[in-house]
Parts: sequence; C-alpha cells; structure tokens
Amino acid sequence: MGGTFDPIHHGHLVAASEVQATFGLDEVVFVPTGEPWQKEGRNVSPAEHRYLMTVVATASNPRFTVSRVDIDRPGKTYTIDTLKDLHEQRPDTELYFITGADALAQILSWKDVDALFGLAQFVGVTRPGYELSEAGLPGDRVHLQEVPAMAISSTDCRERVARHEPVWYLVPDGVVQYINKHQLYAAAPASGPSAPKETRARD
Ligand SMILES: Nc1ncnc2c1ncn2[C@@H]1O[C@H](COP(=O)(O)OP(=O)(O)OP(=O)(O)O)[C@@H](O)[C@H]1O
Ligand SMILES: O=C(O)c1ccc[n+]([C@@H]2O[C@H](COP(=O)([O-])O)[C@@H](O)[C@H]2O)c1
Repeated sequence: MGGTFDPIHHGHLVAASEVQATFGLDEVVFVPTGEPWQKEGRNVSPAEHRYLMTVVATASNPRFTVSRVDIDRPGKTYTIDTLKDLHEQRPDTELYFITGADALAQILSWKDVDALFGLAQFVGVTRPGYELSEAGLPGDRVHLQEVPAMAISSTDCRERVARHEPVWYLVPDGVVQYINKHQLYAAAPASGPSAPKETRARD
C-alpha cells in the first residue's frame, strides 16, 4: 500500500488489514512516498518523519512491514518504479497494490499506466466521500473491496493538530505521541480565517 502517510491514520490501517484478510496476503508492505508529484505545492512533511510514523503505526502487526524504496529513490515517486523495485526484491511474489477510491479514480493519470497492470493487481477500497469504480480499468487486474467506512484523512488530522484539537483514535497512539514529540503540523495554517483558535475564541 503506497501513500504519503502524512500522517498514517486508521483509515489506512483498516483498509490494509481488510485487504490482507480477503486476499490472504502474506504481507502488506506500506510504502511511504518520496516526492508525491501529484501533491506538489502542498507542504509535505520530511520523508523520514512519515517513514517513522508508518513504522510506529504498523509495528504491532506481524503481517505489516514498511519499505523505504520510494523514499530512498531520488526524484518524483512513480508507482511504476515502486512495483519494479518491490518485484526485484521479491521476484517470486505476486503483488497487489492497495488504493483508496480517490486514488483509484486518478490512476489513469499515473506514469506508464498501461504497464502498471502487468506488474501488479490493484485493489481499490471504499472511502467515504468517493465513488469506487473500475470504469476504464482492466477488470481482470482490478478488484474492488468494501471496507468499514473510516471518514479520516491525513489533511483533517494535520488541520486538527494545527488547531490544537485531538487526533486521538484517528491515528494510533504512538503516532499521536510522535507528532507531539516532533511538533509536526503545529505551524500549519488553520483552515478558514487565519487567526489561531485562541484568538478566534476572543472575537
Ligand atoms: N479513510 C480512508 N479509507 C480508505 N482509503 C484511504 C483512506 N485514507 C486514505 N486512503 C487511501 O490510502 C492511500 C494513501 O493515502 P494518503 O496517504 O494520501 O492519505 P490521505 O488521507 O488521502 O491524505 P491527504 O488528506 O493528505 O491527501 C490512498 O490510496 C488513499 O486513497
Ligand atoms: O505513479 C504515479 O504517477 C502516481 C501518481 C500519484 C500517486 N501515486 C501513488 O499513489 C499512492 C497514493 O498517493 P497519495 O499521493 O494519494 O498519497 C502512492 O503510492 C503514490 O506514489 C502514483
């Protein structure tokens, strides 16, 4: 499962767990992006923080691992490279790439999209607010799966932290502690009026 994981949250973890169980996967490899080119212009946290939060979040599940292939490869992150690297490391393994409905809807804009489906099967999972569809995609290589609805996004988690609101239970406890320890997201602008919450409360 690839993602920017800024931060990793329970929506990611539930999706991975459900797909692992349904397809009987030996392992789910979480692959934090290096430079997510379709998120250019956004303030993405340093890869090392995103990698470490992913390690913390997945540590207790024996079937979950984290790969550095995307963060160690210089330049923009393309899934075609991710899959080639994972295939090289595990030549006899059948790969399944897990995406949410929003990412699946964008897949035709990804680099070398036609070659992607030869390297892995894709599992698109439901996500609140997005329609899950395999329209225009090769039906024999794309699977759709309903997972428990988790209306959580990394964007909302970052904005909550910036507003000094809790992210407990949206992200694993260790990730809350990691965010606090490293003061992540604290300087991000709050959504809406630019005044911080304390100021707004006095307005
Ligand atoms: N709540 C969720 N339910 C199902 N899939 C999800 C959920 N959140 C993210 N995903 C999927 O996980 C993958 C990685 O997502 P990503 O790290 O970009 O998180 P995000 O919450 O979408 O982040 P952001 O809000 O910063 O865009 C994508 O395929 C995305 O569709
Ligand atoms: O290959 C591409 O061109 C491409 C374009 C956008 C996203 N992706 C991958 O899709 C996954 C989810 O990306 P994101 O940006 O939603 O976190 C992650 O593994 C990205 O590397 C891949």
